[in-house]
Amino acid sequence: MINSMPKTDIEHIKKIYSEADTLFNEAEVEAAIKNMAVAITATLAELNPVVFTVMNGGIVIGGKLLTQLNFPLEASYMHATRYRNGTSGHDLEWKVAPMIDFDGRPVLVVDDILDEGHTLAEIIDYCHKNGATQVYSAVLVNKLHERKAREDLKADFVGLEVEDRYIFGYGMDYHGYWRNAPGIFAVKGM
Ligand SMILES: O=P(O)(O)OC[C@H]1O[C@H](OP(=O)(O)OP(=O)(O)O)[C@H](O)[C@@H]1O
Ligand SMILES: Nc1nc2[nH]cnc2c(=O)[nH]1
Repeated sequence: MINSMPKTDIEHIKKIYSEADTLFNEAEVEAAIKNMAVAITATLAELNPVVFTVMNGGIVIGGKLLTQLNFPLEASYMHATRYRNGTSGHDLEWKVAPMIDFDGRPVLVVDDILDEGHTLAEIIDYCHKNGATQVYSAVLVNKLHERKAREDLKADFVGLEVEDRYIFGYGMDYHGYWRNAPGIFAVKGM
């Protein structure tokens, strides 16, 4: 069993959504993505980057950003997980390493959330070690707290800042569910 809930209680999953607090509605998130795309375009349009979406969480923001990046780039993905569909982080597990050679090219890493930042920090190191000339990062959400993996860890492009709660929607899951939720929601009591 890969998911952390042994037998999924769908009633519980529904209750989590119905009781959640809406932090940002769909229109607010879409506006934030548009702003990210404008800023990314201004920085990367002439650089012929490779854009890697980090699965699974990046699935929504990756797709929504890409069609707004109207310049030459190669798009692909990598798959790394630290939470494994649970709500607390562990060591980073690589499931799929990047499949496009980016040696000598700039890279943009796109993910849903920068929380403690262990995921992004390891991915950035990996890209540098494997020859990226520059590594840029874009996250839909930066979580505000004092527990970042590195003191200076910041994404280059950030859509929204969220309070220190467990959130889901727009790619972010609650026990594997609600990546499809059309907004950014905080789990009641978490
Ligand atoms: O900043 P951190 O504390 O390292 O957490 C951020 C990471 O956590 C989530 O991934 P997760 O490991 O849950 O896998 P997922 O992409 O399959 O949801 C999210 O997509 C980020 O990649
Ligand atoms: N879904 C989700 N994934 C995360 N990964 C790190 N923090 C979070 C969070 O708040 N929500």
